[in-house]
Amino acid sequence: VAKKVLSLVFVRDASRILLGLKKRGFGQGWWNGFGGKVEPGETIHEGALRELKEEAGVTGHELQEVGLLKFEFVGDPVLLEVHVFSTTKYTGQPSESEEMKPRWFDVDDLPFSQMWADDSLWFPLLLKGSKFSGYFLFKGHHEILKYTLDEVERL
Ligand SMILES: CN1CCN(c2cc(NC3CC3)nc(N)n2)CC1
Repeated sequence: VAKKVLSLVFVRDASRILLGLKKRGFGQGWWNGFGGKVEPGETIHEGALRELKEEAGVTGHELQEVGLLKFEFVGDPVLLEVHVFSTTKYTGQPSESEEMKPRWFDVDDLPFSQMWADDSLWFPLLLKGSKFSGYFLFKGHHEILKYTLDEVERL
């Protein structure tokens, strides 16, 4: 089973969270944090900062790693390992990129029907500041066959 290491960054500002509408590729048409593949020669943290800057035009500061999510798809040998980061400190104005159209959402009014199906399961842990670790087995892009999700002391 091959493993792809990916980053996913959320920027918080009081009761709001910055999401981006994916304009192409994997997850197109859905809202998500910012992130992507971690390139050879960069740490996961560096990759997270790079993707945030490329996709949303903001520079993150003091990113905390808050989650580790592993995903498999029935019939697909690739395991996705998504490292979730959160920060309240950033510079720059969110701006649209080729990949993402950023928008602030109130944390009480999230577009879960237009987000990956796993998000509604772990977002409550993200929003309350817990550290979490989960595994999700998907069938296609909409159906979760099984999952585990735990709050953890340390990642
Ligand atoms: C660049 N990456 C792609 C993967 N990704 C995912 C994946 C995901 N579920 C997995 C079934 C696909 N759920 C969220 N929220 N993000 C983060 C961004």
